[in-house]
Amino acid sequence: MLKLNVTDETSRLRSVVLGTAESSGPTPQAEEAYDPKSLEHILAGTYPVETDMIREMDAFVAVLRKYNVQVFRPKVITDCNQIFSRDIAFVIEDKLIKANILPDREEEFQAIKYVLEKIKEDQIIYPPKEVHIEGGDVMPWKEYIFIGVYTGPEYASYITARTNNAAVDFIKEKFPNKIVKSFQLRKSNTNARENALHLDCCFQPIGKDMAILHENGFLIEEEYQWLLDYFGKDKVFEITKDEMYSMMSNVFSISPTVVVSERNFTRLNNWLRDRGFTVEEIPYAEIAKQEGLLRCSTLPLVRE
Ligand SMILES: NC(=[NH2+])NCCC[C@H](N)C(=O)O
Repeated sequence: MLKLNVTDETSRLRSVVLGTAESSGPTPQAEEAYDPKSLEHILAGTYPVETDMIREMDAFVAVLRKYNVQVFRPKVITDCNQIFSRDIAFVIEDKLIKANILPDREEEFQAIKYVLEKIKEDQIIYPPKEVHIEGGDVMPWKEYIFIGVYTGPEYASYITARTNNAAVDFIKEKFPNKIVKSFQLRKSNTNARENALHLDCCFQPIGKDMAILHENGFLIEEEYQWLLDYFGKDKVFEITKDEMYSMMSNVFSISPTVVVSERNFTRLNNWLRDRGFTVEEIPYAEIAKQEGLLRCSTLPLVRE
């Protein structure tokens, strides 16, 4: 049995689900895209091909194995994009919460059923259907749970809005011992530079007390300011619009001192090394074309 435990974003990783690019299907039609960056690449004829994405994910597996992390992969569903495991479920403390994901992505959850068999039934939570929530919007961080949300009246018209207010209430109710803090995110169906698809597309804690942050991803200035004050300006790596677009906040922590990052993130990787981090650089720029990166591809089960 798996002893689920996740209370932050950076404690030493022991067990994780990593998505797969195997049989991710042909290039979607423009109307099938569910994020603006994929749409852009579909229209430009530069949508990533499966062999390149498999190669990138193989590099990720190799790093995880080097650190003796137990890695589960989803069962391959034919012609189904299963790269972003983060969004189909997530772990807080010793509970796994099934996400209520975009209907276009619903079948992805079936593929990790075999992992769920290793978890006690009473540790798996299935939120009611009015709760919309994806793991990319949820971050346990010590006494807090940070949640990215969109609550505007046009919620339904945004395919990029994935987590609603009902989700915030639901998580508060399930984790009464935690402080749940929500952040309104900027959404655009058509412009990836103006779209924080999930909270992890504009923010992520790293190390013991640092963070990567992009101001324009937040709709409400005070909410962004709260994060800046909480971590402190000297502990925050601020990224630009183009850096958000390249998914720079979406690196992945194996421990408080080891970060897996994209090899082209020179400015970030140097900043991290200057602060004593070991940076495991891998190629992930093809997968980045789908508006997701390293954190998005993982579903941590056990961090000690
Ligand atoms: N946790 C994340 N940021 N996941 C990114 C998912 C990207 C994927 N194209 C989608 O729109 O669903």
